[in-house]
Formats: sequence, structure tokens, C-alpha cells
Amino acid sequence: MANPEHPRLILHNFLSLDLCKELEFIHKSCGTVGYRPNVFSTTLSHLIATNCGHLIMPFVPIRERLKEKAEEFFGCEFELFVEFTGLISWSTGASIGWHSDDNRPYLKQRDFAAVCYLNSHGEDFKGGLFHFQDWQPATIVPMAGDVVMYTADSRNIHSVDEITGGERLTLTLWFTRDGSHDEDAKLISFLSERQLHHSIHETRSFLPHPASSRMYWFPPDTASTYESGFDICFARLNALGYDLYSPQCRSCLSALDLSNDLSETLMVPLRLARENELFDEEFVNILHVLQAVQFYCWKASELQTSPLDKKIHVVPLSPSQKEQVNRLKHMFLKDEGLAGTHFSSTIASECNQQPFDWSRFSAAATGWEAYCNKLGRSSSHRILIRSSTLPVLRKPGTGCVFEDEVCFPFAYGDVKI
Ligand SMILES: O=C(O)CCC(=O)C(=O)O
Ligand SMILES: [Fe+2]
Repeated sequence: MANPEHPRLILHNFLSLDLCKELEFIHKSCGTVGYRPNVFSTTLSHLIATNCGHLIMPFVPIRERLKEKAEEFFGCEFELFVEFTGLISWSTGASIGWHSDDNRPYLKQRDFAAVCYLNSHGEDFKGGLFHFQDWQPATIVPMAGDVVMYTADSRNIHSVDEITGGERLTLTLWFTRDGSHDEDAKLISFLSERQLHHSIHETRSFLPHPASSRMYWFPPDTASTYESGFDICFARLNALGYDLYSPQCRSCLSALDLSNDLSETLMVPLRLARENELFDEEFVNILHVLQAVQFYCWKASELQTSPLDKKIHVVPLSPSQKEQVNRLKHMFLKDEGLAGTHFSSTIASECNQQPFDWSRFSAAATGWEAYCNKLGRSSSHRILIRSSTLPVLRKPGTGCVFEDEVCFPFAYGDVKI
């Protein structure tokens, strides 16, 4: 039963560690600079906008479980809509003072919050403890798999200490009773819009389409964009020991071009380099590279290669290729030290647990494709989302039954509404 003065709930091990890792993979390969300093985020609409709608699949059952839990605990069965879902990471320097989550006129629709911790204090980051101003528990130490739920109003004023190292990652949801703020309805309409633009003759593809390069530039200060700071995708690759080579990078041929708008430079085919070796496979753009690399990080320990595998082709970097690799680095990592502060400190716990191996990396690139295909194609993974305009029939204890269903094979295939 909720304490009516401070209604809040702590759930330990609500999410499996596997699921936490999967969501970490999605965030580290799809995230953008966020809404506050030193904060990065991945929203569901951003996944759709970058042709990664299939990556919404892992969120679907979690959203439903969290909504049911909130309805049960706060005593509002069948009343809630998800208002916002996002993966949010905080790096060194990020913090938030005392506040309630509905403390702005445009946030008044928020009734409840659910913050799911996807990694752990002490192991993955330092600082970042959560505090409630009144009542118990006064402090929550974020641990992977745990969830805190609370009302978004002034009965649950809270704060988060500054992050002093590493990256703190959460899956954060807000719930509302106001159907006009239903996130599902917005996602459905965004998806159908995208589908209309999707030619029926186009072959199915899970290749990501990067958003505007400004969304990946840190710090997100428009005035200084590209003159200081760094590209977060590039910085994540660099922190893991990778370099990029662009076979057709025109803007990096001349030092004079360094002040140009860089938006197209990482949206073209790229190749991956490591130390003095160049991997002989082309990726369509930087997000494609990053997804393969982060998939390798996620799955490195499970990837099997056999001596019968075809030989992985890696060639030495030529001096001119090396020069171009360095130019790209200079363009996208203006402030390498700053990039290191935000992304390097967690690498010990990532894929560096075993020595790097190109054949395992190649297996990861293939595995990434199979993973995307599975998410996108499997009919058992089809997303069932109710449109806010459809009347809903609910049966207590059995979840929801809809008079009609809106069925989305996310991002691909036919849409039935
Ligand atoms: O990440 C957390 O623990 C809470 C974050 C928070 O208070 C917010 O985003 O409003
Ligand atoms: Fe908050």
C-alpha cells in the first residue's frame, strides 16, 4: 500500500541483467546529446526517425509491465497511458537538484514516474545517488535491474547527486491519465507517416539513417558547433580503440575544409581501423559502424568463431590512409580530453575483457544483422499498440483486450490499422 503522503515504490531486480545490457547496447549505438548538460538520450521517436524502429521491440513488454505495476500500486487500474519512454545516460558533471517531475507548465500531465536503473553505482559510475527530500527511503543507490516509482507531484521531491566518473544509465518512463498525451498514439502516427514515405519497391533494410549531425555534437551549443567539443558517435568508437577511414571523404582531403559543415562526412561509406589495421568491409555510415561495434561489446563473450570461418581480411593502413584517419579524428574529436572524460572510464567493464579479435568482430557484424532481422521480422515480436481513439475492453488479470488492434511490424512490412 502506498503511503498517501509520499507514494513511492522500490522494486529490486525487476529487470533482468540481460535486458539491461540489451538496452545499454541500444543507447550506446543510437543515443544523441540530451536535454541537459552532460546528459544523453534515446527516445522511441528518435529510433523511428533513424530507421531503427525495430529496436523498439525490447521496450514493449517492459513498458507494459511497468504500467501495470504503477496502476496496481497507485490504485488506478486501466487509467494510465505511457507519456514518455527514454534511455537516459548521465556522464561526469551531470546532476539535478530538488524538484518534482511535474514542475513545469508543459509537464503537468505527468502523474507517475518509473526510473529503471540499467547499470550500477560503484561498478559503472561514481556519484549519482538518488535522494527523496522527505520520508523513507531517503537515498537510493542505483543498481542494475532495480526500479523506483513515485508520483510526479510535490509529495516526491527528489534530487540526484553529481556523477563523478563513468556513465549512469536509466530507462525512464512517465505515466499520465490524460489520453491526449499518450506516447503510443504519437508513435503510431509517426510510424505511419514514415511508412507512407517508404517505397514498396525498396528492399527491407535495417541500416540506420543518422539524424542531423548537430544531434550528435557535444557540447550542444549551436554557436560553437564543430569548433570545439566532439561528435559522440565518433568519441564512443575512439574510446573503444577504433578509428575511421572514409574512402570517399572529400571534406577531409584539404585542411582548408576543416571549418566546413561536417554533416555529410560521417553519413557516407566508412571503414573501421584499429591500430595499424584496416578492416576490409564497408559500413554505410557512422551509425552502422557504431551499431556493429556496440553489438560486439554486448555479445563479445558469446560469439563463436571456428577455424573453418573464411579468413577475415584485414590490411595494413597505408601512410596516406593513416593521414586521412588522423584528419577525420581531428575534425570530429576537437577536444579529445573532454571526450575521454565522458566516455572512456567505463571501457574496462565493456568489451575489453578479452583481447580484441577481428574474426570475432566479423561474427558480431553478422550477428547484428541477424538480431535486427529477428526483431523486425518475427511475427511473435509484432508490436500491438492501441490507438488512443479505439475503445478499449479490459479484463482484470488478463491484461488488455482491444476491440480492434493496431498491429505494427515496426518500420517494415504492411501496416494494418
Ligand atoms: O535518474 C534518476 O534517478 C532520476 C532522474 C530525475 O529525477 C529526472 O529525470 O527527473
Ligand atoms: Fe526527477
